[in-house]
Amino acid sequence: MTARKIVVALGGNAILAKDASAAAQQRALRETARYLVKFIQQGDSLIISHGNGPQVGNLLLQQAAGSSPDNPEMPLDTAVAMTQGSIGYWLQNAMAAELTALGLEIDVATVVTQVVVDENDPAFESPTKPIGPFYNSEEITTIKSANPDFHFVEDAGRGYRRVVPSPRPVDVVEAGAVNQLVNAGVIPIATGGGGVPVVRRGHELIGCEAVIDKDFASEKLAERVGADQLIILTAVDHVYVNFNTPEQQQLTTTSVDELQQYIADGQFAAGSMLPKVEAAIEFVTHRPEGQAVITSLSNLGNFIENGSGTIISTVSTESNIL
Ligand SMILES: Nc1ncnc2c1ncn2[C@@H]1O[C@H](COP(=O)(O)OP(=O)(O)O)[C@@H](O)[C@H]1O
Ligand SMILES: NC(=O)OP(=O)(O)O
Repeated sequence: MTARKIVVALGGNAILAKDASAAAQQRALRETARYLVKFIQQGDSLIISHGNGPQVGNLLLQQAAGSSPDNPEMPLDTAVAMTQGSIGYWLQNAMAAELTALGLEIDVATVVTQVVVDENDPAFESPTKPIGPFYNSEEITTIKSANPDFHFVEDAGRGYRRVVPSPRPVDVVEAGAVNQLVNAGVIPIATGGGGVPVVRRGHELIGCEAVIDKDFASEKLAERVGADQLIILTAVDHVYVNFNTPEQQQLTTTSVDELQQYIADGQFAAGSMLPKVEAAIEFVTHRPEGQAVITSLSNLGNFIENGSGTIISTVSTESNIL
């Protein structure tokens, strides 16, 4: 059997639950790596992507707190690149440890990845991507008085978070390099934090103030490298209809048409499950022979063993709701 090429996008809880220390994030990623090596053990080729919302927001706060005229704050595109470096380092270190423990000699390499966006994307005018910590209403009043251009949203009853523009990815600049690495047997870590957002001006790529959604960026990468599967790992083992209600039902196998109907019915929350479902639809629309999967890290073993999880494909299947 030829190796399948799989892009796995890691959700927030695979890296950071509550404790934002480097040690805690490294521990979480070691646990994550324990699951991811299962793909390698079954002979698949893996490309790993990850989010950075909490980390890039925290980094901006550290930058602001420690800056001076001689040591200025870095702009958001550079901060995204910095989180690709730090999370990529933790993840490649964790993967290498797990692979070595299994006696597998496989290289893992983080690729600082630039993702092209359209400078006329309307997303630049209406920030939606939450970054950094949660605040209460008194805290945001204080922050806004010092930073009048900052935007905040209330996030599912958990408090307020700063939001920044999140334009759609148009292209992944280093997709060719990532493809060469994976084809050569290396495990690349790429499009971390949605990729460093850049716009094309003539021959130049110019960084911009945004954080791209990592599910959309991973989808674009999966398309560009011709992946067989896009696996989006989050906190839930399945996508649900009537989520969090007594009528909640899990989706096991589903089609683009069925998901589009559920989107029209408002079944998936904007900013959380909706982008994942939209990314899955986009992937199988561009790669009709491919498959998108949405499940949790802790369910990955079940997915690998018996296909447990929400599986989206263009191949006509009986709609399967449990
Ligand atoms: N219809 C739905 N089915 C499953 N989960 C949903 C649904 N609508 C909203 N969610 C929520 O979306 C969350 C995933 O989004 P989010 O937490 O933003 O992802 P990430 O893991 O990338 O950080 C789930 O943990 C769940 O709480
Ligand atoms: N860039 C991004 O989508 O990060 P999160 O998944 O952490 O929000």
